Amino acid sequence: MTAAATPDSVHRARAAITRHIRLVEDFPSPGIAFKDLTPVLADPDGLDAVVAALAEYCAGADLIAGIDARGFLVGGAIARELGVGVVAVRKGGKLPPPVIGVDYQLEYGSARLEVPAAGITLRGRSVAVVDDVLATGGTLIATGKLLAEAGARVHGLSVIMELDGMGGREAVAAGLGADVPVHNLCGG
Ligand SMILES: O=P(O)(O)OC[C@H]1O[C@H](OP(=O)(O)OP(=O)(O)O)[C@H](O)[C@@H]1O
Ligand SMILES: Nc1ncnc2[nH]cnc12
Repeated sequence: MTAAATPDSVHRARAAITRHIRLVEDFPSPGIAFKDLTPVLADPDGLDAVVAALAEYCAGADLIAGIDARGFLVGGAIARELGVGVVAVRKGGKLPPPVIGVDYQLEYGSARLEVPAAGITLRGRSVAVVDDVLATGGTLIATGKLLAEAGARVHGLSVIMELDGMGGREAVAAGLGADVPVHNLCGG
């Protein structure tokens, strides 16, 4: 954890995460220990605790960007909490054209992310990015690059869980700059 959220809100979110997280070995491929946070969000108190704590990190942004797919679950709720809008950062091929896209690597493969290049004004916006997990950092770096290409400023990058020992935080600092705040609610 790096800033802003109060100890109480983080403590409450961590208790919910510890209680409801599901660890799945060898998913989506052999050797990967998958941290399934969806049971945390399926619990009403867990969702409330996680959204409240992440919203503190996102305060001051004028748009929330939720990353496909679990970032969507918290992104809309955080935006509603803060009285701002939400945009979906989608996997390749899902958004209508025109789009801005980037290919990237993650812990278990490669993928493509896209943001809209029309219909939603990103230029000049201060955008807070949210997702469930930071692992290698590839997803957050790709998202930050997309937003920069679209003319937006990244207010911060916030995740529920930052996986230990994967170098994600360092990769994000190298890829996007050490001045971009990276927040988590817990390690794992
Ligand atoms: O830090 P990284 O190594 O980039 O990994 C983190 C990303 O991996 C997972 O999503 P995934 O790409 O598996 O997408 P999914 O929503 O389709 O499961 C997770 O939800 C993050 O978005
Ligand atoms: N081990 C993991 N668990 C959940 N999401 C992930 N994204 C990348 N690696 C992950």
